[in-house]
Amino acid sequence: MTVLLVEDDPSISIVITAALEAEGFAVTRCDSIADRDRLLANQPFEALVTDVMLTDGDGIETIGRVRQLAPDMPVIILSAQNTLDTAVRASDTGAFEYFPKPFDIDELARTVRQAVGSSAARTGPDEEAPVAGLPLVGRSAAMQAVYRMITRVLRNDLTVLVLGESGTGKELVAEAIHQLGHRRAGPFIAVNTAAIPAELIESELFGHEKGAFTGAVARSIGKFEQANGGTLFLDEIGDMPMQAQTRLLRALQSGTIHRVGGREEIKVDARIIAATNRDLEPMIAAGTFREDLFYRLNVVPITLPPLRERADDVPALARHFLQLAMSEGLPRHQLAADAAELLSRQPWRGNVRELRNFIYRLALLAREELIDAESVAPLLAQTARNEGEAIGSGLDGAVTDWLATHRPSAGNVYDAALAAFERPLFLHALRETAGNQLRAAQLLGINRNTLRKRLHELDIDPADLHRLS
Ligand SMILES: Nc1ncnc2c1ncn2[C@@H]1O[C@H](COP(=O)(O)OP(=O)(O)OP(=O)(O)O)[C@@H](O)[C@H]1O
Repeated sequence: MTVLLVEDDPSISIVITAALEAEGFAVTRCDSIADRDRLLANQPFEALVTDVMLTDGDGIETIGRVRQLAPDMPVIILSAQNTLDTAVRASDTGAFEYFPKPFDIDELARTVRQAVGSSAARTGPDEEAPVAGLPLVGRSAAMQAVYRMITRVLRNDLTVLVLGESGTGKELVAEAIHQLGHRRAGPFIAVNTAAIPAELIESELFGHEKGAFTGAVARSIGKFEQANGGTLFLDEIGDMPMQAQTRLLRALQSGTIHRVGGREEIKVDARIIAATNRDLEPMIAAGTFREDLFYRLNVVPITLPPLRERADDVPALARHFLQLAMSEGLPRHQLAADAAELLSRQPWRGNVRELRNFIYRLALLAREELIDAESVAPLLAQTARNEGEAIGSGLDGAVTDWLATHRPSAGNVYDAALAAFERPLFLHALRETAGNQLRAAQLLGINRNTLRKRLHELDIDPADLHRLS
């Protein structure tokens, strides 16, 4: 079993050779594209393992010559340029596998063995060229895993579920899958389930016929039909009401929809990408999210890590947003190393979105072209103060206002305030669970009997759904 290894870093080359030889391969090494092509022209190899940036060229750009010389030989690409761009370029060459550096040497050896053993080794590049202008920034190990998952879903229509806290880039990932994937010529239709009133969701998604309900003065085409031939992005899927979930499940199972108030069965061909920042599993346990729908959507999960778990990405993201701000007309700035370091230590609870907004503010306010830690610190402090006030003005303010207007009698302040707090909380839980007390108690994380007792004391009737809505 023969492998050609093209790698110009001698220490990496030695380590890989040792690992492959231990797997029983005979390894021929070289360190340039010219030598690679010469060796391939003279002798057959069962696999090629190649670095990307070589002294005399780019291992991916020149892959066409490899294909001419050895059309069926599996190619494994190693790269220190760990961007989504490289991952996608590698996948576009029809590479058997792509390994961002640093990688697990045993995994590489296993993969070479699989590649050689696989009769399914891909035979040529995909006909379409990759698209330029890739949107995702960040080379942390966590983002590498995301890029690899993205490249795996570009040439198929598997349903993708993007998970992650708010502001981690879920919508951007959905857009990237569409823009880079084989449906890129079709439409990308995004629906934010949380932003649409519950009673309008079904009509928004599936459309309606004229007269289907009061106000339906004309036929309307829903997002599913609009996404035909392209991608439908269902954002905040965890906020979808039960009835719409049932209808969505039916559409996914059958590949057809009915408009609201319509009988006609309409075939739809849309790739589905869903996203949520909520933890769906407790919602399934509480009965507020359909388990069968979860399994339908969760075919390929892609989890975006919070920014605080990939602080390495903060400097590159910050510089990227400074560039964007400049392209939108804000003053030009550079980020000094100490400023980048200070930014990397922040918690960024609002993730990339919060960092982006912060950098735009910084671009607007910073006086010097070179932004150093000293000019970042006061703005960070100001932002932290604003956040504190915002939290305070929420519940604190509401409680203070309530006490001022209701003036509960002395000795009863605690019980009266607690009741005032519990009422909207319980109503919310009952609404979420369609009045089911057991599930409402699970959602709240309290004992069912405690909930029942308190509902009785507060004179809330869970069966009275009319009042709850
Ligand atoms: N890796 C990234 N590189 C560049 N920009 C990013 C990245 N991740 C997120 N962003 C930017 O951060 C902002 C928030 O991203 P996005 O809207 O995709 O987050 P989200 O997870 O969908 O948020 P939500 O759950 O609140 O809808 C956008 O302006 C997006 O362009």
